Amino acid sequence: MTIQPDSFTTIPILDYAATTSAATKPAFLADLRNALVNVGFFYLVNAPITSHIKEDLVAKCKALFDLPLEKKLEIEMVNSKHFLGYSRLGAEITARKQDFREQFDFATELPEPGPDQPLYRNIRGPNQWPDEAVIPGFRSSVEAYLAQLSPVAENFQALIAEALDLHPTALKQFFDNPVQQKMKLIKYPPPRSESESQGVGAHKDSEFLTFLLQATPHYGLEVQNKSGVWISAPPIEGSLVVNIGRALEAITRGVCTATTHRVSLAPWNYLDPVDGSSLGPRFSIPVFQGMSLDLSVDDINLEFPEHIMELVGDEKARSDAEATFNKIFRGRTGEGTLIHRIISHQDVGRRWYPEMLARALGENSIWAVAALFPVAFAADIYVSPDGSDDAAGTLDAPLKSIQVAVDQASAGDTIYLRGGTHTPTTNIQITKSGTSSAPYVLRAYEGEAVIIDGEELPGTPADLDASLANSDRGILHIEDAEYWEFYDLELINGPYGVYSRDASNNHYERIVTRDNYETGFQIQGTASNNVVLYLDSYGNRDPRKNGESADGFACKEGSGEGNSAVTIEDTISWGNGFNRWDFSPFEGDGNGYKLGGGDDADIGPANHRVINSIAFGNAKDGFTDNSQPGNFELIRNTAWDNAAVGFKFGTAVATLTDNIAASNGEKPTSLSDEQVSEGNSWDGSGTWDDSSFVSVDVTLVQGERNADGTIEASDFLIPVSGEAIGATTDWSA
Ligand SMILES: O=C(O)CCC(=O)C(=O)O
Ligand SMILES: [Fe+2]
Repeated sequence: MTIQPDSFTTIPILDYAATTSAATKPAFLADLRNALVNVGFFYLVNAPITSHIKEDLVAKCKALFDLPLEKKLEIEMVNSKHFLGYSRLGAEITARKQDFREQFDFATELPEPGPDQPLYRNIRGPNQWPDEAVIPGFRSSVEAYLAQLSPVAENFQALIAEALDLHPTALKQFFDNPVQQKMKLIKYPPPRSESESQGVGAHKDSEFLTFLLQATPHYGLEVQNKSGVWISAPPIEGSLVVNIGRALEAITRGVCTATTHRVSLAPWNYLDPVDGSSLGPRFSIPVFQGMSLDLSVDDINLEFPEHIMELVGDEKARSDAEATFNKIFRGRTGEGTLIHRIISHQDVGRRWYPEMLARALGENSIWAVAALFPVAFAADIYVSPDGSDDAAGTLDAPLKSIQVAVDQASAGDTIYLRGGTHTPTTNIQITKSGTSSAPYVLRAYEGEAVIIDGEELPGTPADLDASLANSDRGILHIEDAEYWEFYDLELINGPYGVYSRDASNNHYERIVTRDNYETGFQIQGTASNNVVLYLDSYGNRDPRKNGESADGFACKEGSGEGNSAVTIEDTISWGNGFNRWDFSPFEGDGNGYKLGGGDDADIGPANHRVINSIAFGNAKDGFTDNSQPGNFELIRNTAWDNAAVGFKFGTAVATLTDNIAASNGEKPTSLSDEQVSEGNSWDGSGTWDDSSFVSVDVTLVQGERNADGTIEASDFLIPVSGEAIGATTDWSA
């Protein structure tokens, strides 16, 4: 085989049988070297895995996914601090987006680590096996497959060393005994809409090597070459796809390439290329080879011969994988792996490692430095109500003005606001963009309570019937700015709290917008991929229109190229639209979630997703499209006790799944014929009212939130019937 140029266009095929004879092994090692250095991927054929063991595993895998949801939930990953068990559809996040796959993680059965062991040792531990009575022989099937794959994988420790002209045992030092093999069983259901096209987002694997069994004939696996072009890696009968993880890249100081890959769920990947019939769900079974969790930079001592080092090009591969994880090998590999798992499985992170999750999402300085792959240092800038704008902006010498910090910051920097009340006199203009791997972050410093009070800003309030200039809208006025992240901020008394115009790819988490003189949180204009999590928006009103048009959360227009899409998850909107201010006449309407509106000329399709959110006690509707076209998706939301309609969709095409509407003043829903409605309270025959819930005590959700932004779990609006529909305050459920 010829050595491939830097940008490979095909994925090499290596024959494992060639390793067993002295005559054929040198050619195998040459091909392996090429694959390791230039591609990062190869197909392995003739690995000694018995076909009935493989077929049995695939059959058991399909049977496991076919179990009823409640059986799968018995072994949900959130129960396991070892990140083992079931993850439902959409539970995993890669490259900051939800993956549309369902999966089970199993691993070499290992005991729970002792209390004196480092925290990261919890990555290993006992499995959650499915009930043997329900799916007999499952565990033995997994173990039989791993028993055959493990020696092949371990043999690659020697083969790789030899391919790089090292001593065959040179890599042995990097492994624990026993090696932890981690197996994922993955199901990618056919996508229901274009928004579900990310099977798994662009990423590099973390471990040593991955051995992937593509268990169905679907196309979809794609590998990114060094020029950034995506190359398809379709299944080849009888093969495993092997790829290099970041840990192997790290210990070989970049000689071996961890290559970015993804699974695309484009509709055509689900069709039989011969007759166009549907292939059903895609299944795949990767096995990841764990390395020692205790490795640190100091352990990387391999000396490569010069001719091997020369193979490594200087030019940087283009990669769409998140750069964040380049930073994970700074401490012990176990620490990096744990952070990676926590970010990928945030429900597990919230339950078992809440502090680490908060820090990891905040991208705090302790993980922000790359040891092996130098990246620019991200700066931290501090702002305090007691600071001074002549100060250096450090923790000890903070700035005073948030705007000065915003102006000084570069992409990738974090602006920390110290606790107390910040009182800007001009609104904070955010008009520059970060990147997906170097976002700007504006956040409260370590659990401190930060209020930004807009009372001194223009337009608080504007006169009756006066208009408010665009640039005066919002304590945070975000315009044409991308890749900003906002955490833990309370915005009060502003001319709007958050006002975003023509801004995409921004992330808002644990934001409170209350008592503003217009809508609390408004996203307007061209906007895609904004995410709003754990928002509390209440008490907002607009005196300049006698209270008519202030909403808790509003998302308007959606003009311009492409669709505007916002994901709203785990939020509550209540009590909007009531005259608490003695406006006379009072013209408040007040919806829970107004998902459209704005100037007719600018209204374009917007594909919003609203998940696990509650609208209650609002003066008008719970959830409404408000004239917005687009493909909406509403999953497990609850509209309870709103004065008008629970769910009102006429212009958008909404797919409503597993929502509840109960005790709303006019009617549960107002849906045009085009709406797709399945598994919702109104799709069944029963009636839903207060008695359908374990509790309707609103005080359960009006207290302080937990540190991670979640509301204290309670029985509020949980169906008495036990059905898994409607929103829950147990956000992990
Ligand atoms: O499903 C596949 O083919 C690939 C899965 C993958 O890349 C992963 O889980 O790391
Ligand atoms: Fe992968």
